[in-house]
Amino acid sequence: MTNEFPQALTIAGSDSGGGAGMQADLKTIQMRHVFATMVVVAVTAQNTLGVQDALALPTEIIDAQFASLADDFKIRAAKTGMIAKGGAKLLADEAITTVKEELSPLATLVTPNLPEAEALTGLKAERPADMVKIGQALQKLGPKNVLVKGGHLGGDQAASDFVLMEDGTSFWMTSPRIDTVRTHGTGDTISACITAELAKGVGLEQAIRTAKGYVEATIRDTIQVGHGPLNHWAL
Ligand SMILES: Nc1ncnc2c1ncn2[C@@H]1O[C@H](COP(=O)(O)OP(=O)(O)O)[C@@H](O)[C@H]1O
Ligand SMILES: Cc1ncc(COP(=O)(O)O)c(N)n1
Repeated sequence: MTNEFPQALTIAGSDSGGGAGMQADLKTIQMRHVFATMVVVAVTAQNTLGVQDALALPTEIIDAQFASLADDFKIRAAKTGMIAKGGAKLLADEAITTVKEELSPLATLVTPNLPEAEALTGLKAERPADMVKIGQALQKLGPKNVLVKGGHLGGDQAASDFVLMEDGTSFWMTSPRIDTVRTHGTGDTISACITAELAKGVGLEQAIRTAKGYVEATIRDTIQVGHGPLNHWAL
């Protein structure tokens, strides 16, 4: 139905600190004027310093959430993901195989950071050119489009991400590197923004470019809360 208000879904873990995971997704989707629905798969005890504890929810209650949503909503775009930056791995090792073999081939877009991309491809990223090879290797796993996020590539003045599209075309998105440790939730925020834009019917390339601009603003426009969440009000 074309006159339905745009609705999106995030399948995510809860972050008690409110800055990453499901909460970052909800804040971002709301800011893009899209109705957010969510399937909670895990609960984490977390703040902007790190993850202190995590509990995966039983499959039955996860299935029940999907069933409830299917009975009521017209979801146009959905996202998932729960591997944190900085070595705090929120996904069991066996689950990485499932992501690689079963989930990735279903995705319109995958948006790994470099540690995630390395875990999925076995390739190391030391310079920007490596991100091109990693993008190509990821696309062979089956997702249509790939966004390789370069935030973890140190020693440069820029934060550059590489995008490889379904038709084989590619482009870089580069923004000035903001000198801060306050980047908790950036991965969730960029992918939630892309999801929200897709739910509105925006084309994929434009959705990705809008999301890069939004995440940059959320890092730049700091708020004094804890040790540093993003500012999801930034525009
Ligand atoms: N210090 C920074 N300044 C500006 N942009 C950044 C910075 N760190 C990360 N980004 C951007 O934020 C997004 C997420 O980055 P990244 O750190 O690679 O992924 P993740 O948050 O999943 O670990 C990317 O678009 C990246 O370019
Ligand atoms: C529940 C949950 N999900 C995902 C992340 C990833 O965080 P980031 O976007 O900073 O990599 C997180 N820290 N917690």
